[in-house]
Amino acid sequence: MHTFSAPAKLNLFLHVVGRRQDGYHLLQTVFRFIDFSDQLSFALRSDGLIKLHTPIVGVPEEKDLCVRAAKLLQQKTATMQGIDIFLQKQIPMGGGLGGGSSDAATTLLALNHLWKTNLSKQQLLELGLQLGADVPVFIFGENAFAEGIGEKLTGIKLPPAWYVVLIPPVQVSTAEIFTSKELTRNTIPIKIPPFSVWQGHNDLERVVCRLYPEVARCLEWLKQQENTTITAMSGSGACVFAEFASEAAAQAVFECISDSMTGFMARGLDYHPWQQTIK
Ligand SMILES: C[C@](O)(CO)[C@H](O)COP(=O)(O)OP(=O)(O)OC[C@H]1O[C@@H](n2ccc(N)nc2=O)[C@H](O)[C@@H]1O
Ligand SMILES: Nc1ncnc2c1ncn2[C@@H]1O[C@H](COP(=O)(O)OP(=O)(O)OP(=O)(O)O)[C@@H](O)[C@H]1O
Repeated sequence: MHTFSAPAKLNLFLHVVGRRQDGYHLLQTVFRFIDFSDQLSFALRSDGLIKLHTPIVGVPEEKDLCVRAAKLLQQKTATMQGIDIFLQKQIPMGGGLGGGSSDAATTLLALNHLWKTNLSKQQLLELGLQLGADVPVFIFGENAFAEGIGEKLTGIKLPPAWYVVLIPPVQVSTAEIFTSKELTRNTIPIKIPPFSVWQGHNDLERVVCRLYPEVARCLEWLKQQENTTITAMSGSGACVFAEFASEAAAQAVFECISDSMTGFMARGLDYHPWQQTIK
């Protein structure tokens, strides 16, 4: 059995700067990886079958992003090999932390290695984008400034940081938020780095907070805490986070979370844990 991690991401800011003809939105965002992950284990099979042994309640096997990623790679490379997949979920679903996208990316990277199918990083990036706008950054492997629909990636160096992430008890559908009439889509584009990640905002936040008061409540609570460098929603929510320059400052706030809130503390990473293996 071969085990690999699939880390979560935070969007330190997320500006909606336009909309494409096909309805997809043009964004500017900064992705940061954090040390909070799902775990994926794989065992090779020679009969060509792709089997997920740990289905997620409410997600049919053929819709699971790990299974879709494995099938896409199998099709693209015409390999006769199959795989047993065991997914241990930790990243909340519909949380804006990119859990499903990261699982898909780790599956593509891991199977390209285990099946020895030898696709290039560029080919994997293209396959990833077919599965979702958030998948490419996890293959790219570095914290990144992203444009387009999230696929035009520029590596970015970020200072050390710790995060308190709150998980409101709701799942947000990304499509629902992007199609909202109330969403503003005209933030003025910023120039590519250098810029300050602390001056950004998340354009989806207002729409989500209006539809889901639980998200608004968690965000309000974070905004009242001391020593934060950013407080924002990640992606299309529901998770909200506060950034701190020291572990001690994050810990102090984490210890104040009341019983009515769920959350976790995480360290910001510089690279995807797989960076060494991604060529
Ligand atoms: C909000 C973010 O998480 C920020 O990183 C991503 O933009 C969302 O990425 P994702 O979950 O991988 O999104 P996808 O699975 O590709 O798309 C889900 C839905 O969101 C909408 N969508 C997504 C990305 C984007 N740039 N514009 C969009 O309008 C699409 O209409 C689609 O119906
Ligand atoms: N392996 C998977 N893990 C999580 N969700 C999956 C997976 N496969 C399919 N899905 C579906 O994808 C939906 C979005 O899940 P995900 O956890 O990626 O949301 P998210 O963090 O809000 O995504 P993003 O930040 O990319 O918008 C889920 O509600 C579920 O129906």
